[in-house]
Amino acid sequence: MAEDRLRELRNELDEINDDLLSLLSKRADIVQRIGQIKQARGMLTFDPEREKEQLDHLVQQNPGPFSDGAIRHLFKQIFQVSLGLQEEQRKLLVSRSRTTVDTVVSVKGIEIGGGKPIVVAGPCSVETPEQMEKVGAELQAQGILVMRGGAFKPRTSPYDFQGLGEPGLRMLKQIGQKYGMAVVSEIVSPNDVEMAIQYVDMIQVGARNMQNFELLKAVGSTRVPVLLKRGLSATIEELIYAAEYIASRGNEKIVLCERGIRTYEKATRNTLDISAVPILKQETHLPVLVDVTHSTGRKDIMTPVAKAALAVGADGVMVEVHPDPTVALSDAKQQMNFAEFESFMAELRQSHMIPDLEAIVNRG
Ligand SMILES: O=C(O)C(=O)C[C@]1(C(=O)O)C=C[C@@H](O)C=C1
Repeated sequence: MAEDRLRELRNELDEINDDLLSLLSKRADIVQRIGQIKQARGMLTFDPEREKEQLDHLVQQNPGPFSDGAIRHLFKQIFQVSLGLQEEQRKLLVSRSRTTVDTVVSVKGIEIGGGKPIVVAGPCSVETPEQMEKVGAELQAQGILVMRGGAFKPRTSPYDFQGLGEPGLRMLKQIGQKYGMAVVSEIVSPNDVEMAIQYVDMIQVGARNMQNFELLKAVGSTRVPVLLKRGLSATIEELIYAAEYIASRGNEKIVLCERGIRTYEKATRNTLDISAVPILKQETHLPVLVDVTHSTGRKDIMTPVAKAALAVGADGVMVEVHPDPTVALSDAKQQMNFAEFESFMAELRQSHMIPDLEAIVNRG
């Protein structure tokens, strides 16, 4: 008899479970629709006031025997998984799920991400007109289309060379114009963005500033291409969210840059996370460069590492070049001299990993 009653009650529970499940699914459907409206309006998903309103109402209606605390706990769980649903469906602007088409970022007419890998090269720091003149001529001879050069240097020690600032950017621009190259330089303060865009064709947000959210918002408010480097200890997800900060301000001209991450390995300056390249290409629609100088810190392995980066789908590589690295004011050990740079370029060309020189020289 008792057995029958137990079975009956359990059957009743099973039916209630089915009803609850169906109601929860119905609720989840509505939650998703609310999520879409919130996303379209740029609203936050989490709404503590709305949750409190519902909890207060439910507690008021609570017929027992569950305690008010138990009801609050149960429904808080429901809100939490509902939030999870809304987050899941929220498609980031930079996310691959938004488009299958790869974004091509045009930097003064030079395309990054169009299937023709590029080499971005230049000195670690802009130092003197003579140094820049020599670099400009060398890069042009090697068919370089985008030149880098630091004017604001975030250095580990405050006593190290901090860069020339605005005069350095001016020098970079002059040399870029003279030798027909677009120029990119790092900016470290949101207050300098307006000034910098008079000189540079692409703003670099460096590794140490990847989560300087005010800087991300400031460059996001411009319409100038941004080269966003992965932070020293940043996950791929954090890099993607940093890019989203820029995109959310209306600037989708973003190029991501893997530059090595900090690990226990001492053989290289940083550990190049080569898998980040295909992952970023898969997770976002943005072009990806690899900074082979900073990731390795070693000239002897720069060529094979650059080949590896291009082989896994990077849209280009970045390298540092200096007329005389032994007297460079920053990163003296890792910058290539001209002879080293020439053999680096020759090897990449011979292995058909970058377009040959004629194709570049005749691009006009
Ligand atoms: O009402 C909303 O704004 C919702 O997004 C729904 C909901 C819920 O599940 O009730 C989900 C998350 C919010 O924190 C608040 C409430």
